[in-house]
Amino acid sequence: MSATIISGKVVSESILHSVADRVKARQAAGKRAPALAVVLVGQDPASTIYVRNKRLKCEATGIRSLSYDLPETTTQDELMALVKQLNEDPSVDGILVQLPLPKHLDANAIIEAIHPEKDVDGFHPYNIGRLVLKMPLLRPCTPRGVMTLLETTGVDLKGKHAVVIGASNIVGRPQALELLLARCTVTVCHSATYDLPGLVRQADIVVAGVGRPHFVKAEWLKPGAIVIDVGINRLDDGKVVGDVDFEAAKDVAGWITPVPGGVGLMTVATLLQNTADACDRLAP
Ligand SMILES: Nc1nc2c(c(=O)[nH]1)N[C@@H](CN(C=O)c1ccc(C(=O)N[C@@H](CCC(=O)O)C(=O)O)cc1)CN2
Repeated sequence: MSATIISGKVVSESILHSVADRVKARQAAGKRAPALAVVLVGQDPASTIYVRNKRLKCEATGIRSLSYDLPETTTQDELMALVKQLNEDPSVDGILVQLPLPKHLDANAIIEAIHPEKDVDGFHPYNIGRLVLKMPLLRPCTPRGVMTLLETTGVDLKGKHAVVIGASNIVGRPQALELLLARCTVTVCHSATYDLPGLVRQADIVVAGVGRPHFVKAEWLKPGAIVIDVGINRLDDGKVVGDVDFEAAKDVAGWITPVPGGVGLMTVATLLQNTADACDRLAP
């Protein structure tokens, strides 16, 4: 058996086209384009690439991008003051603070300071709480992007057993909530979980977000399972690989996402979708 590859490239491009169409439709109706403020503190190499990509995609879809590149030495008060200024600026629809922040900054306090209606990352406790309560507003980008990829398989998710590996605030926890909302039966695994292979073997859907290269083995998978790889691991030779042993897993899974070219591209496209959604609410 060889799995169907779920292409993040194809799906993310179609999302970007629909965002561009929405921006054009707004402008044709005499409304302003959505605006996204992207804040980068320091010069972490991976973050710098992700932020550049987010800004390029804004340009490609007609979203106005506001860039704030702050030095590594930025203080908590300075960053808080910028967030406050952006919260109060009616021409800004979305605020994104790239993570991770330098160690001396309190990321949770910064996220909590962002106005929930401008929190296009969907990380604010208000937005996570709405997801818990089955009334999502702005949804975290990676998990929302994963749900879009799952939709493309055409598989009815209702009643399926989904196993999420990793319980981070950005991926695992909100992913579990999204899958629950889609009426899956959800198991969340983490570093204290017993018999991970045994649990993964029961899964119709596996979402791996642990940050360990080739961690999920082909022999753990139920034949025909949908395997979504959220991991992005850079090896010493510079190659980027996921959390799943893709080469072996593709002969067991029914569907599988590649890395690169999978979920990462969806994270960026979904961010722009969230920005367009925020703008429609804030400047209808
Ligand atoms: N404020 C945020 N910070 C971070 C988020 C986030 O959603 N919001 N997520 C990650 C990083 N991230 C976006 O910011 C991100 C990661 C990966 C990709 C991507 O396109 N990956 C490529 C491969 C990239 C490579 O070769 O290095 C792929 O999968 O094809 C986009 C965005 C942490 N921080």
